[in-house]
Amino acid sequence: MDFYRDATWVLEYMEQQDAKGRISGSLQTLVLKSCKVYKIKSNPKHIYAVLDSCWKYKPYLEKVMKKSGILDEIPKRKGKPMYTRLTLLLLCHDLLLSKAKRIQMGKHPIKSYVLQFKTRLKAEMVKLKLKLKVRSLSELFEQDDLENDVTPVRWIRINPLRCPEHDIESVLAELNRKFPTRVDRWQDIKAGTIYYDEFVPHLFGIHPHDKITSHELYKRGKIIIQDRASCFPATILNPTAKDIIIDACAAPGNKTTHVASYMFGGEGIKSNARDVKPQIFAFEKDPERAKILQKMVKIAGCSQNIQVNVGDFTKLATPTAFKGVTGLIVDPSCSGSGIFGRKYVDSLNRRKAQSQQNSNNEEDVIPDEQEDEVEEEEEEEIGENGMPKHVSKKDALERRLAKLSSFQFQVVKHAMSFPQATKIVYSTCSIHAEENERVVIDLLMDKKVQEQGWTVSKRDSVIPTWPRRGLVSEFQEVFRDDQEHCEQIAGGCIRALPREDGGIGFFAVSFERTL
Ligand SMILES: C[S@@+](CC[C@H](N)C(=O)[O-])C[C@H]1O[C@@H](n2cnc3c(N)ncnc32)[C@H](O)[C@@H]1O
Repeated sequence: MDFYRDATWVLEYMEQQDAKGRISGSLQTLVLKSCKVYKIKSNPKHIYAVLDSCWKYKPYLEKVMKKSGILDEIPKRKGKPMYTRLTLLLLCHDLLLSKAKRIQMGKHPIKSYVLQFKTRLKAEMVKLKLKLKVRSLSELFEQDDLENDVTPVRWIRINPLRCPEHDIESVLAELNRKFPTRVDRWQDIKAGTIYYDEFVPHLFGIHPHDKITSHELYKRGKIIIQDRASCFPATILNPTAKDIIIDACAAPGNKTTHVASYMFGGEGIKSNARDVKPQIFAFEKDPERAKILQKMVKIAGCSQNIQVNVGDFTKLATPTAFKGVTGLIVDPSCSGSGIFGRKYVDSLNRRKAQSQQNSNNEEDVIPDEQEDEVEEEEEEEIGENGMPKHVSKKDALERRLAKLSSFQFQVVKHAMSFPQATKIVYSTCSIHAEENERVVIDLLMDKKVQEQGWTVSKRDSVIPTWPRRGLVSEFQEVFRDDQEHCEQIAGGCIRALPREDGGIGFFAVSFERTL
């Protein structure tokens, strides 16, 4: 019963967040967060596994439950129903939709109550499936995933740090054996074909249905799944083995290990020599995510080059403690609005969870691209009558973006305080100008930033052939009379639209200065 009680709390929290329009990102993140909020004792992974399915089928389960009458006859104690709607939903889910089709609990009055309705519930479920013309409810989602929600391309990059002598040719040859047909445009990718990306070196697109996570190349860290746009920051930073780099907000570490591949992936560079000192300092505030980062760094073969620091970058990373830093990657928490479809993110997480289950060796698993954890304070606004005030979804979004952009500004501004740094790449997977161009504007208008000499890089050093750039209109709002200047700043920014540009929605900008 403890498990169902815990899962009910989390489900309640999810309903509250949904009502505020906040379930736009990963369900996994939300579940883990609420497990922390409620100090839940049950295994969060187990809770996530059940709620992932329960949430998906909730509208259907609710119909079935309503028709079965299970909610109308709940026994009462002192005039109050003894069982909550959500606990009953969880039990019905397990009875009707779990693999074992049984309620995982010993003898308990709530279990007996649900079992009284077993025949009616099952009959209503059959009727619903007939009405929807499916044999299993999962068919509804497969179709939906295919049409709307799945990434159009699975992007994979070769990790030179795990290639013999850092020579990528052998890995490329293996990829070509698996995907014998090369296509010229990512839009033409079909199962079994491969696309060589023109913007990021050693990056390839394959069909999302082509299984790659079971392949040895993936298991050995020779290829890493990473969305194309998410590869832009390291490509723009383009560091060499002489640089000292900070990744300010690093977990799960896709960009960190990508930076390492630029710095230490060249043939002839010995990243495994004994006297190697870390030249990449990765910061991650969340200890759980820092563990994933640590694991990712290990799998990618760059533990010796990367020092993981657990804590707040703006406090821990002082220019005196980290001397000689030449460049920074700043990819802080954001709204995640460029990540299309919760189902896409969750399907990645599910795949990760599955491969973890299938593997006895934790080191085998490379975590996927992860959805951002959004920093939010849970504050309920109280109205004059002492009741929580209703806040519209639009207002709630505006407030959330205001909070996020102020945090993002602070993180980049702190990054700009490193005296030897000459290049900083700031990025988000948000489509909102508030978190993107407007953060750039605020930084450019900041007196200290101006004194430090930071400007937006010119387009020719920011993947110039990528066609979609920053929104000129945003810069025009501020620098009205200087059209050339607006276009120049927008040119130093990159935007990627979700799905339309072959992956997640993304924004990146490069700042630089000469010392
Ligand atoms: C967008 S994710 C980073 C993704 C990562 N760059 C990648 O490509 O794999 C943002 C991360 O920043 C972390 N974070 C947020 N605020 C931070 C801070 N002040 N200092 C360090 N890490 C922070 C979050 O916990 C989260 O893991």
